[in-house]
Amino acid sequence: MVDYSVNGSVAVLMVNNPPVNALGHAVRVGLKTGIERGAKDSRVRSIIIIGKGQTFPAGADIREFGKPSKEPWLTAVGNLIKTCSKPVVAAIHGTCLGGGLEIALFSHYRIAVSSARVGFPEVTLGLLPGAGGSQRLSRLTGLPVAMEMISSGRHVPARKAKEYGIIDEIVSGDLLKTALKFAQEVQSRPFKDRCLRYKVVPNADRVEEYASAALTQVKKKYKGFEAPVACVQAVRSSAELSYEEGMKRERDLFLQLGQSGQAKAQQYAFFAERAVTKWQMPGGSYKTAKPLPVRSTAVIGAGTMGSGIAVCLLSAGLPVYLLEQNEKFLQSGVKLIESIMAGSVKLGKVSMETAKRAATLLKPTLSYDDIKDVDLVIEAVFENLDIKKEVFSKLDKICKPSAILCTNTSTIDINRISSATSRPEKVVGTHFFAPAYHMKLLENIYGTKTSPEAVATVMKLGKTINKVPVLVKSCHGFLANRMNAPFSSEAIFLVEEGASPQEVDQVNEDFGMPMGPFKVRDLSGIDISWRINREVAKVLGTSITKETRFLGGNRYCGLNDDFYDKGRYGRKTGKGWYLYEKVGGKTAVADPEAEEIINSYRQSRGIVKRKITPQEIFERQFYSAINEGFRILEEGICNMPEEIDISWIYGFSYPKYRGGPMFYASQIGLQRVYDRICHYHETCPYSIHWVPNRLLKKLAENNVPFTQWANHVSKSKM
Ligand SMILES: CC/C=C\CC(=O)SCCNC(=O)CCNC(=O)[C@H](O)C(C)(C)COP(=O)(O)OP(=O)(O)OC[C@H]1O[C@@H](n2cnc3c(N)ncnc32)[C@H](O)[C@@H]1OP(=O)(O)O
Repeated sequence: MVDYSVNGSVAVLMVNNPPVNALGHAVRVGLKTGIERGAKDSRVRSIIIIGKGQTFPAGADIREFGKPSKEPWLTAVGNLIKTCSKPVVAAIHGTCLGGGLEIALFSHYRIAVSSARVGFPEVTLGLLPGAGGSQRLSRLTGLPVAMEMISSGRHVPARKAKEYGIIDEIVSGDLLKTALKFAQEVQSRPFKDRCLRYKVVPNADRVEEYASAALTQVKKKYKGFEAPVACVQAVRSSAELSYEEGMKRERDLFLQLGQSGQAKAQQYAFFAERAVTKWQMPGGSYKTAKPLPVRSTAVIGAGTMGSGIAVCLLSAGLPVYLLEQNEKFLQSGVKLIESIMAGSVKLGKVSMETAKRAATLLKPTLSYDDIKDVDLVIEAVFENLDIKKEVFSKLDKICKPSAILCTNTSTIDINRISSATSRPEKVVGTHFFAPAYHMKLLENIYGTKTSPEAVATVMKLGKTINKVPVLVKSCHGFLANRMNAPFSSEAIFLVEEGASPQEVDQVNEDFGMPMGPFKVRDLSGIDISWRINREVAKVLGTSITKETRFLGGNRYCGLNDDFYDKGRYGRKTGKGWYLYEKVGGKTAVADPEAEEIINSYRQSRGIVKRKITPQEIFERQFYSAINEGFRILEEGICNMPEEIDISWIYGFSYPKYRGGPMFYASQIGLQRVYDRICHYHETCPYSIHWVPNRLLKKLAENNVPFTQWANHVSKSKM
């Protein structure tokens, strides 16, 4: 795991643990042995630590977390480096992260290639640097930078790291050769004072000021997360305590976080995010299917979604034809794209260069002829089957045979859309979440005839445009919206029965959702849900009236319709479930007029308002969604619970520190979840979503551990 060799007077410790040279037990043993050997080796006057393959160690081996830790610990290896009688040089390329950066900071010198990145991403795993990183980094960079770097987990590019004082030299050419030269040069220099432990923390007397600014920031930016606060506290201790006491403080905080549910959930989410890249479908998988090259694209429809999707493609450097049916709609889409880009530049999310390039890559057009040669088309027109079929029939006639034809439908079965073409194998769903340029989930959907090649292409596209792609099998509503349906229906039913929108939103926000369901409705537009309900009714061959209490055999609540009738569409009209400071305002306050609408709705239907507890609000929304999640698994719409959890984290901003609804269910205990679902099935009889799922029942009865749920998923689609 660590190869020892001697080149002239320099010992080279080459870490060899692909893919990311994680500092697992064997690597730690190898480093310890290597340093001890180098120290004793009479030929050797300096030592290099370097990574083989793509990177310097990118951190501790996360798979070892939660298992009994085996010596030597990282701190012990680091102390050996620090106290070595010969200078140690860390030669960095790739990603020098977490434990990797700890090793580098224990070393006496750090050189790096310009493409390298360094950072302490432990916070993203619910932890903090646990081998003294919080104590050493602040001695190098000062408190504000250390607090920001460690609490954000940001990867810092090598040049910036040099400015911060983390890297001594940026080098070019062959890293090992340059490192050998560097290591020879430092042999004649005194190096004991290079040990960071003896440095003083710059401006330590201003620690209170820095810590309070950092805490205010992290509490706002990472609301609900425990680790960022602990990161600031650990760095703070480097200025307030002696080195030894600071190390102990860091250790205590590390152990505290390590035992928290948040760390467990965040580490689960780390691996879940990687698991979903290993997609499978009938006839193919990530291993067997090759993506087609995507060098040019088109987006059909320049509305909010189409323009947002175009921004994603343009930001990744892809040329985009933006196609609309008339000049007015086209120009409004172009304006929207320009304003999104300008906003992103202002927020520092996109560089000025990227925005300028995007402007040259955008090709607005009214003609289908212009898109005949593009590699990939994304349709983003109105959510109506007839309109979509018309678009796909045109695309089928005009686009080159190899083109991949994608639809941004949020609910419609892909098979119904692809039936309008002569090439259903090229048709695939690419469902973006609003706002498309911001939300990271890309729900890719395959129909019965979609080819693995088409799927491979959109899975790769997702990565290219910096999204998290999750593959699901087509059905009405797919994964995310199918689970969201009971979640959001229950929110309205709860208000119908007696809760206020504020109470429901509060429960959701206390749990960690960034916005409650009524604030979300006001944001997305009450007129939109009104229209969607009418579309659903149309598909079911019925219509919605004031008397409608059931739709498709399911309970229906007309409260949304009453708000619509009063012209209260949400933020866009300055009032909806809440009142806003102005049309398009963002500050939601409770509105007596809204309360009046709700009260008269209840009265007109003879509903006697009852007090509803926060626990009931929580269970009715989340447990109904979880029940649907098991149905989705049972039907083989997705392959594993990780796909559901990642969809919620990146599609609905579900708090990552809770892992996702399925992981959360496993933590509560499936038997309890199942029992509560049975309870609501009895007490809320008119909603199909409360019929207790059989797979959930089976897993609960057999006490099947979370890691084995996937083995019980329907294999019918494989
Ligand atoms: C006392 C405690 C001391 C230290 C604490 C720590 O060091 S905590 C760990 C800190 N490090 C990290 O959090 C880095 C995590 N990894 C990454 O961010 C990315 O993997 C990385 C290094 C930027 C590379 O990204 P890339 O997109 O190239 O690869 P990918 O993420 O798909 O990873 C490839 C496979 O490697 C596995 N993996 C990555 N990092 C670790 C790790 N630290 N431990 C164990 N395994 C790791 C990852 O799961 C992938 O595996 P696969 O089976 O192929 O899905």
